Amino acid sequence: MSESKELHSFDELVVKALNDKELEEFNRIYYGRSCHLQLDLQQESIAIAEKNNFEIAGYTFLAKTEETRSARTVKIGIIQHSIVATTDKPIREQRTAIFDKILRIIDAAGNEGVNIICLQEAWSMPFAFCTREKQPWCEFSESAESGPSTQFLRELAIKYNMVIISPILERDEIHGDTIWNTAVVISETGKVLGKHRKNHIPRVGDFNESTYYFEGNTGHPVFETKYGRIAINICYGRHHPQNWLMFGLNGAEVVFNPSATVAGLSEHLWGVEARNAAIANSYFTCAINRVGTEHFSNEFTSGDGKPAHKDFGHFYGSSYITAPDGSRTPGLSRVRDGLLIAQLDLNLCRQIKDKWGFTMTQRLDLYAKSLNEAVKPDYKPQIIKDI
Ligand SMILES: NC(=O)NCCC(=O)O
Repeated sequence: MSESKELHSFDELVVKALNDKELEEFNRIYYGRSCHLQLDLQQESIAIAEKNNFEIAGYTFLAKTEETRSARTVKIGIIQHSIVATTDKPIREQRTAIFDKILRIIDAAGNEGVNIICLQEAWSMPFAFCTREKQPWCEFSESAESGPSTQFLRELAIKYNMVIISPILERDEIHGDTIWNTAVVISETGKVLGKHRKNHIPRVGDFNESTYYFEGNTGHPVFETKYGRIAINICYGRHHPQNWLMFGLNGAEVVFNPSATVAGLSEHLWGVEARNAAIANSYFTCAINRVGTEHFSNEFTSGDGKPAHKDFGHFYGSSYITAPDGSRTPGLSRVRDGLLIAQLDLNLCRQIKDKWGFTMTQRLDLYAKSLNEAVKPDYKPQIIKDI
Protein backbone atom coordinates (compact mmCIF):
# COMPACT_ATOMS: atom_id res chain seq x y z
CA MET A 1 0.00 0.00 0.00
CA SER A 2 1.45 3.40 -0.90
CA GLU A 3 1.75 6.07 1.80
CA SER A 4 -1.14 8.14 0.42
CA LYS A 5 -3.44 5.14 0.67
CA GLU A 6 -2.49 4.49 4.30
CA LEU A 7 -5.16 5.16 6.91
CA HIS A 8 -4.37 8.62 8.29
CA SER A 9 -5.27 8.01 11.89
CA PHE A 10 -7.08 5.46 14.02
CA ASP A 11 -8.65 8.23 16.11
CA GLU A 12 -9.87 10.12 13.08
CA LEU A 13 -11.58 6.92 11.94
CA VAL A 14 -13.39 6.64 15.28
CA VAL A 15 -14.35 10.32 15.46
CA LYS A 16 -15.80 10.14 11.94
CA ALA A 17 -17.79 7.00 12.67
CA LEU A 18 -19.45 7.98 15.95
CA ASN A 19 -21.90 10.67 17.04
CA ASP A 20 -21.06 12.87 20.06
CA LYS A 21 -22.73 10.65 22.66
CA GLU A 22 -21.18 7.50 21.21
CA LEU A 23 -17.78 9.15 21.07
CA GLU A 24 -18.05 10.13 24.73
CA GLU A 25 -18.81 6.50 25.59
CA PHE A 26 -16.00 5.25 23.37
CA ASN A 27 -13.54 7.62 25.04
CA ARG A 28 -14.75 6.64 28.51
CA ILE A 29 -14.49 2.90 27.88
CA TYR A 30 -11.47 2.78 25.58
CA TYR A 31 -9.34 5.72 26.70
CA GLY A 32 -10.38 5.90 30.36
CA ARG A 33 -11.80 9.41 30.15
CA SER A 34 -15.01 10.66 28.53
CA CYS A 35 -13.30 13.63 26.97
CA HIS A 36 -9.65 14.40 26.39
CA LEU A 37 -8.49 17.48 28.27
CA GLN A 38 -6.91 19.57 25.55
CA LEU A 39 -3.87 21.66 26.33
CA ASP A 40 -4.09 25.18 24.89
CA LEU A 41 -1.26 25.56 22.41
CA GLN A 42 0.43 28.83 21.46
CA GLN A 43 -0.45 30.30 18.06
CA GLU A 44 3.25 30.45 17.28
CA SER A 45 3.69 26.72 17.84
CA ILE A 46 0.70 25.96 15.65
CA ALA A 47 2.19 28.22 12.96
CA ILE A 48 5.56 26.41 13.18
CA ALA A 49 3.75 23.08 12.82
CA GLU A 50 1.70 24.24 9.83
CA LYS A 51 4.68 25.77 8.08
CA ASN A 52 6.79 22.66 8.57
CA ASN A 53 4.02 20.18 7.91
CA PHE A 54 3.83 18.33 11.22
CA GLU A 55 0.95 17.59 13.53
CA ILE A 56 0.93 19.16 16.98
CA ALA A 57 -1.38 18.07 19.78
CA GLY A 58 -1.47 18.67 23.53
CA TYR A 59 -3.38 17.10 26.43
CA THR A 60 -3.50 17.37 30.20
CA PHE A 61 -3.58 14.68 32.88
CA LEU A 62 -4.82 15.87 36.24
CA ALA A 63 -4.02 14.60 39.74
CA LYS A 64 -5.76 15.34 43.01
CA THR A 65 -4.55 18.27 45.06
CA GLU A 66 -2.63 17.02 48.09
CA GLU A 67 -2.33 18.76 51.44
CA THR A 68 1.26 17.83 52.17
CA ARG A 69 2.86 17.83 48.73
CA SER A 70 2.65 20.50 46.08
CA ALA A 71 1.76 19.50 42.54
CA ARG A 72 4.72 18.35 40.42
CA THR A 73 3.62 19.59 37.04
CA VAL A 74 5.79 18.72 34.09
CA LYS A 75 5.38 19.00 30.33
CA ILE A 76 6.45 15.99 28.32
CA GLY A 77 6.95 16.00 24.55
CA ILE A 78 7.35 13.09 22.14
CA ILE A 79 8.33 13.34 18.49
CA GLN A 80 7.62 10.98 15.60
CA HIS A 81 9.10 11.67 12.19
CA SER A 82 9.93 10.24 8.79
CA ILE A 83 13.39 10.36 7.24
CA VAL A 84 13.98 13.21 4.78
CA ALA A 85 16.60 12.38 2.14
CA THR A 86 16.49 9.07 0.29
CA THR A 87 18.65 6.31 1.74
CA ASP A 88 21.10 6.36 -1.21
CA LYS A 89 22.26 9.91 -0.40
CA PRO A 90 25.56 10.57 1.44
CA ILE A 91 25.34 9.92 5.16
CA ARG A 92 26.00 13.49 6.26
CA GLU A 93 23.33 14.74 3.87
CA GLN A 94 20.75 12.29 5.23
CA ARG A 95 21.59 13.14 8.83
CA THR A 96 21.64 16.92 8.34
CA ALA A 97 18.26 16.80 6.60
CA ILE A 98 16.81 15.01 9.64
CA PHE A 99 18.48 17.49 12.02
CA ASP A 100 16.86 20.38 10.11
CA LYS A 101 13.44 18.79 10.47
CA ILE A 102 13.89 18.01 14.17
CA LEU A 103 15.12 21.52 14.87
CA ARG A 104 11.73 22.91 13.81
CA ILE A 105 9.81 20.41 15.90
CA ILE A 106 11.94 21.08 18.99
CA ASP A 107 11.48 24.82 18.38
CA ALA A 108 7.72 24.27 18.70
CA ALA A 109 8.22 22.15 21.82
CA GLY A 110 10.49 24.82 23.30
CA ASN A 111 7.88 27.45 22.55
CA GLU A 112 5.38 25.33 24.50
CA GLY A 113 7.73 25.13 27.50
CA VAL A 114 8.20 21.37 27.19
CA ASN A 115 10.50 20.16 30.00
CA ILE A 116 11.40 16.67 28.77
CA ILE A 117 11.33 15.50 25.18
CA CYS A 118 12.05 12.12 23.60
CA LEU A 119 12.80 11.26 19.99
CA GLN A 120 12.08 7.96 18.24
CA GLU A 121 14.44 4.98 18.11
CA ALA A 122 17.56 5.57 15.95
CA TRP A 123 16.09 8.95 15.11
CA SER A 124 19.04 10.36 13.15
CA MET A 125 19.16 7.64 10.47
CA PRO A 126 17.00 5.34 8.36
CA PHE A 127 16.05 2.09 10.11
CA ALA A 128 18.36 0.18 7.80
CA PHE A 129 18.86 -2.90 9.99
CA CYS A 130 16.45 -4.83 7.78
CA THR A 131 19.12 -4.94 5.06
CA ARG A 132 21.82 -6.76 7.08
CA GLU A 133 24.36 -4.72 5.07
CA LYS A 134 27.14 -3.29 7.22
CA GLN A 135 28.01 -0.54 4.79
CA PRO A 136 27.08 2.21 4.81
CA TRP A 137 24.74 1.89 7.78
CA CYS A 138 27.36 1.28 10.49
CA GLU A 139 28.75 4.67 9.58
CA PHE A 140 25.71 6.32 11.13
CA SER A 141 26.94 5.13 14.52
CA GLU A 142 28.31 7.86 16.75
CA SER A 143 29.67 8.56 20.21
CA ALA A 144 26.93 8.94 22.82
CA GLU A 145 29.03 11.53 24.62
CA SER A 146 30.26 13.67 21.75
CA GLY A 147 28.78 12.53 18.42
CA PRO A 148 26.94 14.82 15.99
CA SER A 149 23.46 14.06 17.43
CA THR A 150 24.54 14.84 20.99
CA GLN A 151 26.30 18.02 19.90
CA PHE A 152 23.25 19.15 17.97
CA LEU A 153 20.75 18.42 20.75
CA ARG A 154 22.95 19.72 23.57
CA GLU A 155 22.53 23.26 22.21
CA LEU A 156 18.76 22.89 22.02
CA ALA A 157 18.64 21.45 25.55
CA ILE A 158 20.39 24.56 26.88
CA LYS A 159 18.37 26.95 24.71
CA TYR A 160 15.05 25.55 25.88
CA ASN A 161 16.02 24.43 29.38
CA MET A 162 14.86 20.99 28.29
CA VAL A 163 15.92 17.42 29.05
CA ILE A 164 16.31 15.61 25.71
CA ILE A 165 16.32 11.85 25.20
CA SER A 166 18.21 10.96 22.05
CA PRO A 167 17.99 7.32 20.90
CA ILE A 168 20.87 6.73 18.49
CA LEU A 169 23.11 4.05 17.02
CA GLU A 170 26.04 4.30 19.42
CA ARG A 171 29.68 3.57 18.61
CA ASP A 172 31.72 2.74 21.71
CA GLU A 173 35.29 3.41 20.59
CA ILE A 174 36.75 2.61 24.01
CA HIS A 175 35.36 -0.92 24.04
CA GLY A 176 36.41 -2.41 20.72
CA ASP A 177 34.48 -0.01 18.49
CA THR A 178 31.31 -1.88 19.38
CA ILE A 179 27.90 -0.70 18.23
CA TRP A 180 24.86 -0.38 20.50
CA ASN A 181 21.27 0.77 20.26
CA THR A 182 21.38 3.51 22.88
CA ALA A 183 19.25 6.27 24.36
CA VAL A 184 21.34 9.24 25.49
CA VAL A 185 19.90 11.48 28.19
CA ILE A 186 20.98 15.10 27.85
CA SER A 187 20.14 17.33 30.79
CA GLU A 188 18.82 20.88 30.50
CA THR A 189 22.37 22.14 31.11
CA GLY A 190 23.57 20.33 27.99
CA LYS A 191 25.44 17.69 29.98
CA VAL A 192 25.14 14.01 29.04
CA LEU A 193 23.51 12.71 32.20
CA GLY A 194 23.90 9.11 31.09
CA LYS A 195 22.75 6.49 28.62
CA HIS A 196 20.77 3.31 28.40
CA ARG A 197 21.41 0.51 25.92
CA LYS A 198 18.51 -1.52 24.50
CA ASN A 199 18.09 -4.65 26.58
CA HIS A 200 16.10 -6.87 24.23
CA ILE A 201 17.02 -7.17 20.55
CA PRO A 202 14.38 -8.44 18.09
CA ARG A 203 14.82 -11.42 15.84
CA VAL A 204 11.50 -11.20 14.06
CA GLY A 205 10.59 -10.52 10.43
CA ASP A 206 12.85 -7.87 8.90
CA PHE A 207 14.09 -6.70 12.30
CA ASN A 208 17.60 -8.03 11.76
CA GLU A 209 19.08 -5.80 14.45
CA SER A 210 21.14 -8.55 16.09
CA THR A 211 23.41 -8.40 13.01
CA TYR A 212 24.56 -4.98 14.22
CA TYR A 213 24.46 -4.83 18.01
CA PHE A 214 24.17 -6.90 21.12
CA GLU A 215 21.83 -6.90 24.10
CA GLY A 216 22.54 -3.87 26.29
CA ASN A 217 24.79 -3.90 29.35
CA THR A 218 23.47 -0.87 31.21
CA GLY A 219 20.77 -2.52 33.35
CA HIS A 220 17.65 -0.45 34.04
CA PRO A 221 18.85 3.05 34.88
CA VAL A 222 16.48 5.72 36.07
CA PHE A 223 17.68 9.27 35.48
CA GLU A 224 16.93 11.75 38.24
CA THR A 225 16.40 14.95 36.25
CA LYS A 226 15.37 18.42 37.35
CA TYR A 227 11.84 17.60 36.17
CA GLY A 228 11.31 14.06 37.41
CA ARG A 229 12.67 10.51 37.39
CA ILE A 230 12.72 9.11 33.87
CA ALA A 231 13.74 5.90 32.13
CA ILE A 232 13.84 4.53 28.60
CA ASN A 233 12.59 1.13 27.49
CA ILE A 234 13.75 0.90 23.88
CA CYS A 235 11.30 -0.57 21.33
CA TYR A 236 11.22 -4.39 21.50
CA GLY A 237 11.75 -4.16 25.26
CA ARG A 238 8.10 -3.18 25.49
CA HIS A 239 7.12 -6.83 24.89
CA HIS A 240 8.90 -7.79 28.12
CA PRO A 241 6.95 -6.95 31.29
CA GLN A 242 10.08 -7.57 33.41
CA ASN A 243 11.89 -4.79 31.57
CA TRP A 244 9.11 -2.34 32.43
CA LEU A 245 9.00 -3.69 35.98
CA MET A 246 12.68 -3.03 36.64
CA PHE A 247 12.42 0.62 35.62
CA GLY A 248 9.51 0.89 38.04
CA LEU A 249 11.47 -0.78 40.83
CA ASN A 250 14.26 1.75 40.29
CA GLY A 251 11.78 4.57 40.83
CA ALA A 252 10.81 5.76 37.35
CA GLU A 253 7.89 8.17 37.12
CA VAL A 254 7.87 8.42 33.32
CA VAL A 255 9.14 5.67 31.01
CA PHE A 256 9.68 6.48 27.35
CA ASN A 257 9.43 3.77 24.71
CA PRO A 258 11.16 5.04 21.57
CA SER A 259 10.32 2.54 18.84
CA ALA A 260 10.48 1.59 15.18
CA THR A 261 7.79 -0.87 14.27
CA VAL A 262 5.71 -1.65 11.21
CA ALA A 263 2.06 -2.11 10.39
CA GLY A 264 2.10 -5.75 9.34
CA LEU A 265 3.80 -6.88 12.52
CA SER A 266 2.72 -5.07 15.65
CA GLU A 267 -0.04 -2.54 15.17
CA HIS A 268 -2.58 -4.58 17.14
CA LEU A 269 -0.14 -4.72 20.07
CA TRP A 270 0.82 -1.06 19.97
CA GLY A 271 -2.02 0.35 22.03
CA VAL A 272 -1.79 -2.44 24.57
CA GLU A 273 1.77 -2.86 25.77
CA ALA A 274 2.99 0.57 26.87
CA ARG A 275 -0.45 1.24 28.28
CA ASN A 276 -0.49 -1.94 30.27
CA ALA A 277 2.98 -1.11 31.61
CA ALA A 278 1.71 2.25 32.88
CA ILE A 279 -1.10 0.48 34.71
CA ALA A 280 1.02 -2.35 36.14
CA ASN A 281 3.81 -0.05 37.35
CA SER A 282 1.90 3.11 38.34
CA TYR A 283 3.96 5.41 36.13
CA PHE A 284 3.46 7.38 32.92
CA THR A 285 4.52 5.77 29.65
CA CYS A 286 5.21 7.42 26.32
CA ALA A 287 5.07 5.18 23.24
CA ILE A 288 6.85 6.70 20.22
CA ASN A 289 6.95 5.15 16.77
CA ARG A 290 8.64 6.38 13.61
CA VAL A 291 6.53 7.14 10.58
CA GLY A 292 6.67 6.55 6.83
CA THR A 293 8.08 3.94 4.48
CA GLU A 294 11.85 3.75 3.98
CA HIS A 295 13.21 2.34 0.73
CA PHE A 296 16.65 0.79 0.24
CA SER A 297 18.74 0.28 -2.91
CA ASN A 298 19.25 -3.47 -2.59
CA GLU A 299 16.57 -6.01 -1.99
CA PHE A 300 16.69 -8.24 1.09
CA THR A 301 14.92 -11.20 2.61
CA SER A 302 14.66 -12.25 6.22
CA GLY A 303 14.10 -15.98 6.13
CA ASP A 304 10.39 -15.56 6.70
CA GLY A 305 9.14 -16.78 3.33
CA LYS A 306 8.38 -13.30 2.02
CA PRO A 307 9.57 -12.43 -1.47
CA ALA A 308 12.68 -10.23 -1.61
CA HIS A 309 11.78 -6.60 -1.09
CA LYS A 310 13.35 -3.15 -0.75
CA ASP A 311 11.39 -1.59 2.05
CA PHE A 312 10.55 -2.40 5.64
CA GLY A 313 6.82 -1.73 5.29
CA HIS A 314 5.00 1.19 6.81
CA PHE A 315 6.09 2.65 10.16
CA TYR A 316 2.69 3.64 11.50
CA GLY A 317 3.50 6.44 13.96
CA SER A 318 0.47 6.56 16.33
CA SER A 319 2.58 7.75 19.28
CA TYR A 320 0.64 8.20 22.52
CA ILE A 321 0.98 8.82 26.25
CA THR A 322 -0.62 6.87 29.10
CA ALA A 323 -1.09 7.89 32.73
CA PRO A 324 -0.69 5.52 35.71
CA ASP A 325 -4.47 5.25 35.99
CA GLY A 326 -4.53 3.76 32.47
CA SER A 327 -6.16 6.75 30.80
CA ARG A 328 -4.38 7.81 27.63
CA THR A 329 -4.19 10.40 24.90
CA PRO A 330 -5.34 9.74 21.37
CA GLY A 331 -2.50 8.71 19.08
CA LEU A 332 -0.72 10.94 16.61
CA SER A 333 -1.20 10.34 12.90
CA ARG A 334 -0.20 7.09 11.17
CA VAL A 335 1.37 8.97 8.27
CA ARG A 336 2.58 12.41 9.38
CA ASP A 337 5.39 13.77 11.51
CA GLY A 338 4.12 14.91 14.87
CA LEU A 339 4.74 16.44 18.26
CA LEU A 340 2.59 15.21 21.12
CA ILE A 341 2.70 17.18 24.36
CA ALA A 342 1.21 16.19 27.70
CA GLN A 343 1.10 18.24 30.85
CA LEU A 344 1.12 15.93 33.83
CA ASP A 345 1.27 16.01 37.57
CA LEU A 346 3.76 13.37 38.72
CA ASN A 347 1.91 13.12 42.03
CA LEU A 348 -0.54 10.91 40.17
CA CYS A 349 1.98 8.03 40.33
CA ARG A 350 1.81 7.76 44.12
CA GLN A 351 -1.91 8.50 44.19
CA ILE A 352 -2.53 5.49 41.94
CA LYS A 353 -0.15 3.32 44.00
CA ASP A 354 -2.23 4.22 47.06
CA LYS A 355 -5.49 3.54 45.22
CA TRP A 356 -4.76 0.25 43.49
CA GLY A 357 -1.87 -1.03 45.58
CA PHE A 358 -0.15 -2.78 42.68
CA THR A 359 3.35 -2.05 43.98
CA MET A 360 2.33 -3.30 47.41
CA THR A 361 0.60 -6.47 46.22
CA GLN A 362 3.02 -7.52 43.46
CA ARG A 363 4.70 -10.21 45.63
CA LEU A 364 8.23 -9.63 44.41
CA ASP A 365 9.58 -11.95 47.09
CA LEU A 366 7.44 -14.81 45.78
CA TYR A 367 8.50 -14.25 42.17
CA ALA A 368 12.18 -13.73 43.04
CA LYS A 369 12.15 -17.16 44.69
CA SER A 370 10.21 -18.81 41.86
CA LEU A 371 12.35 -17.27 39.13
CA ASN A 372 15.49 -18.29 40.93
CA GLU A 373 14.24 -21.87 40.75
CA ALA A 374 12.97 -21.61 37.14
CA VAL A 375 16.39 -20.67 35.74
CA LYS A 376 18.09 -23.71 37.26
CA PRO A 377 18.98 -26.46 34.73
CA ASP A 378 17.17 -29.09 36.79
CA TYR A 379 13.98 -27.03 37.20
CA LYS A 380 10.76 -29.03 37.19
CA PRO A 381 7.78 -26.92 36.03
CA GLN A 382 4.99 -26.86 38.63
CA ILE A 383 2.41 -28.90 36.71
CA ILE A 384 -0.15 -31.02 38.46
CA LYS A 385 -1.19 -33.91 36.26
CA ASP A 386 -4.51 -35.75 36.30
CA ILE A 387 -3.16 -39.33 36.33
N1 LIG B 1 12.97 -1.79 16.66
C1 LIG B 1 12.45 -2.89 17.19
O1 LIG B 1 12.91 -3.39 18.20
N2 LIG B 1 11.39 -3.41 16.53
C2 LIG B 1 10.90 -4.72 16.75
C3 LIG B 1 9.51 -4.87 16.33
C4 LIG B 1 8.53 -4.62 17.42
O2 LIG B 1 8.90 -4.73 18.58
O3 LIG B 1 7.39 -4.31 17.11
